[in-house]
Order: sequence, then C-alpha cells, then structure tokens
Amino acid sequence: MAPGDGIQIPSRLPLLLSHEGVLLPGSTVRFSVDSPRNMHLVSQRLLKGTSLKSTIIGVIPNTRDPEHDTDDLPTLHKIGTAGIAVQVVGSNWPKPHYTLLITGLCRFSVSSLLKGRPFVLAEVEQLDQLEHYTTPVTERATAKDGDLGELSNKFYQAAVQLLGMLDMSVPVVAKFRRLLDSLPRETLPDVVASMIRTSNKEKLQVLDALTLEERFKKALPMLTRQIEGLKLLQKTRKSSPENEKRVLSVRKGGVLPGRQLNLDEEDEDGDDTAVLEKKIHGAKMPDALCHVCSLWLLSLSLSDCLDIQAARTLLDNDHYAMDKLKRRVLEYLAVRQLKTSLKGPILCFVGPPGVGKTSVGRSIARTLGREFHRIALGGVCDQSDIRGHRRTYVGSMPGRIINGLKTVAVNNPVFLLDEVDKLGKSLQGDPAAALLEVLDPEQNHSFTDHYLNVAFDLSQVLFIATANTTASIPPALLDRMEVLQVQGYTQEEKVEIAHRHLIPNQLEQHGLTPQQLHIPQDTTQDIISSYTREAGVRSLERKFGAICRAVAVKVAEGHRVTMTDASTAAGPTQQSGENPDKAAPPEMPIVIDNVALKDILGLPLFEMEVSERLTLPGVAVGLAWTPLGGEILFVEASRMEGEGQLTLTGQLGDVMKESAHLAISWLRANAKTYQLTNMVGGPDPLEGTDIHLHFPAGAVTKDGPSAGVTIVTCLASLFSGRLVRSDVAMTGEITLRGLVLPVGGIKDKVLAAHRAGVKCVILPQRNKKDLEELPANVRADLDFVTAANLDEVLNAAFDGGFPGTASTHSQPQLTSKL
Ligand SMILES: Nc1ncnc2c1ncn2[C@@H]1O[C@H](COP(=O)(O)OP(=O)(O)OP(=O)(O)O)[C@@H](O)[C@H]1O
Repeated sequence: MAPGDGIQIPSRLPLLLSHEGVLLPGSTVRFSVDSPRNMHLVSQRLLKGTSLKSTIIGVIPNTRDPEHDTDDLPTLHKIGTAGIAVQVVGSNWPKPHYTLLITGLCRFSVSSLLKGRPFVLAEVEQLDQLEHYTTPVTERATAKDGDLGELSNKFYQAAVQLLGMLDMSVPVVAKFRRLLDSLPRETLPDVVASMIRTSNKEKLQVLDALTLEERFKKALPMLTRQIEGLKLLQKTRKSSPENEKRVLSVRKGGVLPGRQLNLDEEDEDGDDTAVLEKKIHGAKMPDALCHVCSLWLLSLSLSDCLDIQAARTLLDNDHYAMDKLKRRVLEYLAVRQLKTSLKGPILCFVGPPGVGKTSVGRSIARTLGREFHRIALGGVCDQSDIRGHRRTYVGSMPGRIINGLKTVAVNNPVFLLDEVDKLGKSLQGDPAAALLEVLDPEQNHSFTDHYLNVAFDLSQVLFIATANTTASIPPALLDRMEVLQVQGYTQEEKVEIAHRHLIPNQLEQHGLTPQQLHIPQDTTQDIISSYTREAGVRSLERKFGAICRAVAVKVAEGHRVTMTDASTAAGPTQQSGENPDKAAPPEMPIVIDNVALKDILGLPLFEMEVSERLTLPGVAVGLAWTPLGGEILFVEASRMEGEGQLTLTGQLGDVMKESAHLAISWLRANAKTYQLTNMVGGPDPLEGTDIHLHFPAGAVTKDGPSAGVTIVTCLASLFSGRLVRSDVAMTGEITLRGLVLPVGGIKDKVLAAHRAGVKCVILPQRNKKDLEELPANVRADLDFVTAANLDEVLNAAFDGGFPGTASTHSQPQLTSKL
C-alpha cells in the first residue's frame, strides 16, 4: 500500500541495524548502539540534525551481530519500522556507546540501498498509514465488515479478557485498559504484541504481516497464549497483583505517538517528563499547540561522555598555545567528572578579540559531547531579552536562554554567554541583574521565564562567559564567575596558529587544496607584521581568506583554459596562437611571495614606524593596554614662548591629565638637578614657556596612569634637547616623589612592543614578576629595564644616561612613620 496524500515519512531514511530488539509501530524500544555504522548514524544524523525530520530513522531488525560489522553490508531484512528518536544518551563506559529510545511510527519496505557507509541510507516505501494516530477514532469507520471486523472484535475481546484477569488498582493495568478503548483497532496487534511476553521471532512475524488481517491472525494466538498462561497461574497459586504484573511482562516506558503508556513497575509519578507530557495531552489543546508545548517543555538529555585524555587531545588539536587556559579548562572538566554534582564555578574567558575564547567554548562542548549554543549579549539592554516578555504584550516572546534551549532541543547544552562586558542598561531594566539568577547555581534550578511562566531547571546547563575586559562587568556578576585571562599571541605563535589552523581552514572553506596554494612562513610573517596589528588572529584569518579568493579565481581560470585546450586539441584544424588573450594555466601550487602578496593585499598597512618618529627631541614611546590588546603609544611635546600654560590634546581621560600635571610638577621640582632649562634659560621649565603635550591617534580616547614615565621622559627630552633612544618603549605610573609604581597588562604591552620592533622595555620594578608569563622567545628578543624611580627610567631611556641621575644623584630614603 502506498499511501497517497496522507502523512508521509521521508522517502530516504538512515537505517539503524538492530540486532537485539524488534520495534513495532506504536511501541517504544530502547536500543543500545555500539557498532560503527549505528554510532555514525547517531553522531552524524541524530546529534547534528536540527529539524524534527532528522530524528526520524528506520529500524531494521534482526541483522547480524555488530561485532562483525565489516565493510560489506549484511543482507538486510526487507521490512522495518520508521521511528522517531525521542532520547539519546551517550556514555563512554565500559566502551563508547549510545542508548536510543525510539518510538515506532509505521512500517516501510526497503526499495534500494543508497549507501552503506558511514551509515546505511536507503530509499524506502511507506507501508502503513500514519493517520491512525492523528484522526480521532470517532471520525473513522473502525468497525470493519466481514472477516476483518470479526477478527478485530475477537482480538479486542481477548485483550479485554486479559485485562479483566489483572488487578485494576494497579495503575499500569488501569492505564492499559484506558488505552485499549482509545486506540484505533488497526493498531492493536502491533501495540499488544509489543507489550505482552513475546519472543523477537514472534514480533518479527507481526512486523512482516503486511495486511491487517494477517497481523490480527499472527498476534491473536500470542494474546490467547498469554491468557491461558495467566489462567494456569491463577489455578496453581493464589494470584497477587505482583504476579499478574509479572505475567503481563510489560516493557518499560511503552510510548505511543501522542500518548504515553507507562507500564513501568515504578510509580507513575516518578517520571517527570511523562507526567508533563500527560498533562499536555490531558489539556486537550489543538494539535499544533500540543506539539509546540512538547517542544518547549520536553527536551532530550545527552549525558556527558567525558574522557580527560581525549579532552586534552581535542583541546590541543583545536588550539595552539593557550597552555594556561587549556590547563585550567582540563582541571575544570576533571572536577566535573569526579564530582557528580553540577555546581561549579562559571568560567569567564577574558581577553582581546580573536584569541580563541569562543572557539575554546565550542571545544569544551565537543569534549563533553554536548550541544553548543552561543548567546551574544553585546548591546543587550532590556532584561526581557534574558527573561522573556510577559504574555500581556503583543509580539512577546521568550528570553534568549529559553530560546537557546529550544534551538538545541536538549536541557544540558553548553551556553556561551558572549561579550558579557558589553551588556547595557536602560529603562527596560538591567539585563545583568537577570543574568545573576541564571548564573547562580543556588537559584537557577527554578529559573522563571516571563513568557513561559513556569520554573525551568537550568542547573544542567553549562555556562561559559567571554569578555574583552572585566572593567565593565557589573561587580555582582563578576563575583559569580572565575576569570581566566586569555593573552594576545606573539608573532611566532601567530605563525604556528596560521599554518596549523587558519590556512588549512581557509583552504577548505574556499575549496582549495595545499597542492593548489602554498603560503610560505616568510609570507605569513610579512602579513602579520605589515598587514595586521592585533592581539588575536581574526584579521590575519581574513587576510588568508582574501589570498584564497584571489587564488581561487586563478585556479578556476586555469581549469577553464585547460578545458579549452583539451577541446581545441580534439578539434580538427585549430591554429595555435589564435587566441592571444588565453593565459597559460598557472603552475601548481601557486606560491604566495612578497610580490604576489602586494598584488593581492595592496601596499603594507603598517610599518615599523617607531624609529622614524623619534627623530626630534620631545617624543617618547609608551605602552598602553586596551581591551583589544596592547598598543604602543607616542607622546609628543613641544614648547613655545608663553605664560607657563600646559595644553593637553589627544582625548585624554582625567587620570591621564593628572599624570601629565604630575610629570610637569616633578620636572619643575627637579629641573635643576637634571640641568633642564626653559626658553629664557632659567631653571623653571615653565617660566616664559607654554608646553603642549599631544598623544597621537587623537580620535581614540585614552586614560590611565601608566603613561606617567613616558610623559616625564618626553618632557626631559624636550627640555634637554636630547633624543630618546629610538628602540625603547616604557610604561609605569609615577608619584610626585619620582617613584615608579606598578601597572597592569604587562604581557599585552610587552607583546605590542615586540610586534612594533622595539628592543628595550622599561617597566616598574614591581612588575618584574609579570615577565615570567612572557613567551621565552619574546624574553630573549627584548632587554628589560625594571625601574624603581624616574632616575633609572631616564638613565635607560637616553643613550649614555641622563645628567643628574644614577650615581650623581640618589633618591632620599624615607623611613616610614607608621
Ligand atoms: N590558539 C588558537 N589555535 C587555533 N585557532 C585559533 C587560536 N586562537 C584563535 N583561533 C582562531 O581564531 C578565530 C577567532 O577566534 P574566536 O572567534 O574564538 O575569538 P574570540 O576570542 O572569541 O573573539 P571575540 O572576543 O571577538 O569574540 C577562530 O577561527 C579560531 O579558531
């Protein structure tokens, strides 16, 4: 029977080859899956699919033992049951396997096999109608005339008789009784055969019975045998509900599409999902609404399949460098494995853009075998975005958390809360406050979304947050998270990341192979230093994308030329050299050298400009930290006749302005010691002199105290008329007494100096310990001067030292009065 316009299953189904159970339409069976083909079906079809259709698979019974799953396909049974996978549980113990809960929908026959690897895919023909389950019994003619009608009545009577022998006070029996009346007669043989004690062989006979009449005939003797057995039992010993239950030999969790028949021996209330589902169906909602409810509230749960060794390999394979972060993530995963309780710190990866924060989150989900969902929080300024709108509003909808759960359709995904530092605030409430509840393990088991208006358990969800800086994360939110700093990369690390990950990824995305495009390491280094200036590798990846696109055009043109060549060679009398425009196909692989690089990416965007800009007195190079990584920062000063005015430009924040005033005051106080003079030759630098301090990149706002030493050095250069060393950059806060205080972001700042070609970095003495975090090659390339006071700074910043500093002048040692 080929159902015409009824409900259709997909005509191509992936097949699960079952060697243990037989799935009949209308029943639910648990299958343990560990053979390679079946494992692939689960991982590539069920776990990757996002639509309802992708959960429909065919189950073919009675195939060979999976131990002998060779490359040749076994001869398959011709009839199978299409089913919907309602639960997938993965485990690694004692060996990797999945357990699937599948509800049978209808029979199908295999028309042809399309492929056997990685899993079996077949063209199938649907054999049963699915309308049985969607059309109410009253609307269909159920009483059939003739033999079939008689047979179906007889079967029904036998089922009633069986039930009559059982104790109705047992909930499962009562349920079976209720179900019997509401079920269409056509489905009875399948449902009853799957519930009473029958062998797989007998179930197979019922499956193979294609006509209804045949099916009744096969199942009736089984039912009668069950009744006879029960009678015998009642005769031989006084029956008890337990015995009867045992005779009924029910299968756990028998589920019908749209109805739950929980013939479990446990109390029916034990299964939350079943109760919820029952309530949904009991509410007699329209089908569409019922379906939506099921999707919203019932979700599949994939258990963690964590293997620390495998997690380590996966993290190492996916990400180069980031050792500290990877170590902490492994510790985190190991604790989760040892401790079954789900409460644990919420990790927050903080670092510049493009350093792999999101991508580590994705890898964590993969190592746990969980679904991954990213929630972008940048710019969110309405708390309904997190909590949902109340349904009183037109156009209301659930919040991002519940929406995310709906998208992944499991209740224990890994959620990546991206850019938590960019949450906004508005009249519509504070989304950060709503997130507090979501992230608090003590509260999130009963998170209430305003739209759903029922408490939802989020405790199974694994939250990971990312941010560029902790400065703008509200303190209460920050307090709930464990911050892991992700640093920018060095030039060498970038080259490695490029060749291990970025280039292969880009080649694949553009349909190219390494045989077609080769980017030598030198070229990569050029791209990094001349076309990008970033802490991460995102813009580097984009540059490789641009190169791949340019090469793709060449390769495609080459193909065309070669194809035209082939056709002209086959043609009768074509003269060579007839088409002067025709280019020769490029030689493979196309190697990207410096010339090709300029052709594709244009002129270099950045140059090693430090030395060129330090050609006049009154310029010094500082180091700044921004959420986007470290930066070099020029400070320029000029003086002119005037009345001692100080002008500051370059969008400076209050703290930076104060640093400038501090620097001037210190210089004025120490001008004599350092032999600094003003325009009129006097010892006070500001007398008859105006000073202008400018911080280029004038459109970018700058703030913070760490430019103090740079401003002093710049002014000392201006007033002494000497040039600052062109290969020196510096950072450090100053005090009025000329001490140099420690500052933050040393690693990022030093990496920026290294990127810019600086050779010597002056930093506060108390930041010496931060140097240990630097990669060995950067430490080897750079000289570090750790300065406790401005004397030491000036001495190191000028060739041959600075008059009045070091041996000639020493800071007064103050003893503490405290
Ligand atoms: N250490 C690394 N090894 C391999 N690939 C990396 C590494 N770091 C970054 N990448 C790659 O760089 C790209 C950008 O990374 P990702 O999107 O994770 O950055 P992010 O830190 O989350 O940035 P943002 O803060 O802007 O969200 C990705 O393609 C990622 O795979």
